[in-house]
Amino acid sequence: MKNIICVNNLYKLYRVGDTAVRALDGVSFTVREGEFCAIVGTSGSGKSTLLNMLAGLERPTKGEVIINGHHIEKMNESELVSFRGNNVGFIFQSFHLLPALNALENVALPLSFRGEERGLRKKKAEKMLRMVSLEKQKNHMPNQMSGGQQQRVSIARALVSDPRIIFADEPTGNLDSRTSEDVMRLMQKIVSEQGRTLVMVTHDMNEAEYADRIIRVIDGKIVENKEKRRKQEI
Ligand SMILES: Nc1ncnc2c1ncn2[C@@H]1O[C@H](COP(=O)(O)OP(=O)(O)OP(=O)(O)O)[C@@H](O)[C@H]1O
Repeated sequence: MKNIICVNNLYKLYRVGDTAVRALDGVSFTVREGEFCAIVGTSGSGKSTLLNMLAGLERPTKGEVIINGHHIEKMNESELVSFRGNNVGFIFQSFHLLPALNALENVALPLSFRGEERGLRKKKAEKMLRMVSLEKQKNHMPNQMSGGQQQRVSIARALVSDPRIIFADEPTGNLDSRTSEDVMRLMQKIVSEQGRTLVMVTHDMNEAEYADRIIRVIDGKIVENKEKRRKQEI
């Protein structure tokens, strides 16, 4: 499999008063297409900063982020918006569902931004909700669903535009351990069955174990980059 993400010598310095914080201190790694990669580290280690650089949400101080052959760090804002819209899906710790929309409408939302026709939007969103086993809840509002169900809706939303890459930031941070396990297995299944690339940030080593590759970050540096031979079949 080819490398879909290449990070070369990445630095991010924040200036706070007179001091400089090295949030990323010379990070290099690659992720292969179809790989589930976990970035693991304690609070303040630089995980979110790294994910923000990968997604082009923040600019690096120095270094390169190349995704699918495109230099993210060189793109302007409108190029980034269109690149993300066409290639990337996001899953967040706090779900980020719109409270006034039901499950189906939330999942279909990214397709509206792309100007897809209403009937097609509904069909695709229904298919995604079936994939996460929530077809019966399609008319439920976010506050009528459990945390695990809301996170499954947000996973369906991340996948509806058929992105090659998914970025997940502490996706189980607001879930109990049983529900977290279900969500992790679902993410594992999406990667193995659909060949998508998933980069997940977590502070939880147990969750990182679901990944094919574990990158451990301390103080903005990679201290371990471990590839597992093959994930467990589900
Ligand atoms: N906007 C900012 N301005 C100044 N310093 C920042 C900024 N954002 C992050 N930092 C610093 O950079 C370092 C890395 O932060 P980052 O949020 O990437 O860590 P993290 O591993 O994601 O932590 P957490 O798990 O708590 O979210 C920390 O020392 C943090 O204080």
